Amino acid sequence: MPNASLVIANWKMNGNKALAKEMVTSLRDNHEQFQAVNVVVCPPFTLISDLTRECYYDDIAVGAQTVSEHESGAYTGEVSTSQLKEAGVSYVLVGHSERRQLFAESDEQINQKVKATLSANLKAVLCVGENKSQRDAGETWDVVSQQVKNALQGIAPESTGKIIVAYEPVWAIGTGETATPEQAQEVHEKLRALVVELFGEIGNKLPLLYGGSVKPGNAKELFSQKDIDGGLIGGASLKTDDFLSICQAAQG
Ligand SMILES: O=C(CO)COP(=O)(O)O
Repeated sequence: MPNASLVIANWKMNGNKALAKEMVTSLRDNHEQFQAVNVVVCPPFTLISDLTRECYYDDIAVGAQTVSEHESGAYTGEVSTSQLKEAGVSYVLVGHSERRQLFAESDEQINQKVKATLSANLKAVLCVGENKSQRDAGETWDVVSQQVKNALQGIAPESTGKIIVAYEPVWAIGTGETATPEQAQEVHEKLRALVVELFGEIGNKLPLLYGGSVKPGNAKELFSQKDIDGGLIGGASLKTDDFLSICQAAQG
């Protein structure tokens, strides 16, 4: 049985006002089907206010896809944690593989972004994952564990309640090639042990999400794995019906 508690939509650079309205209306109308699941939508910055305006009750939260590590100043194009907070955001994706690859975000920068997010009292969704050649070379756990350790360096256990880790194998993102439930669970089990090692017993409560070609057809099996607490959804979160089905699959 699925026991997932958190489903996050990552719209990436997609969506418009019409989708924001359609998605919120649809989530709201069907909410009793996934009451036990926290749902977060991370639209592009420009749609944040459309979503927060609609999500005036607590059941759907709004997230950002990235944030600046700086608080204010001459950083053209960047957005700070306090600006996100003022806009009604409560979650921030940090270190998504597309940010790492396409925008050259370093481990150090990701660590700073996690710290900035937590100090602003926002929830940080740390994204980690190996690429295809790293998996083929048997380096999956080395890569993933190092990414987690680097990103969470210097974070106090008191902040654990505001951290979520999303395992997103790069080879499964947008490819239709999902990690099998066993492959995902294998990494999640190690992630669970790692966060307990880093933060103590409270690490057992830290939500661990899986992301990478999650669809209505595979969500239930993935969410039934012992250490998979929910999903980070890309492509399927742009289709209202698919995203609803995934939220329902999380509830079981
Ligand atoms: O990158 C992802 C979510 O952050 C996953 O994307 P897809 O669900 O499209 O594979």
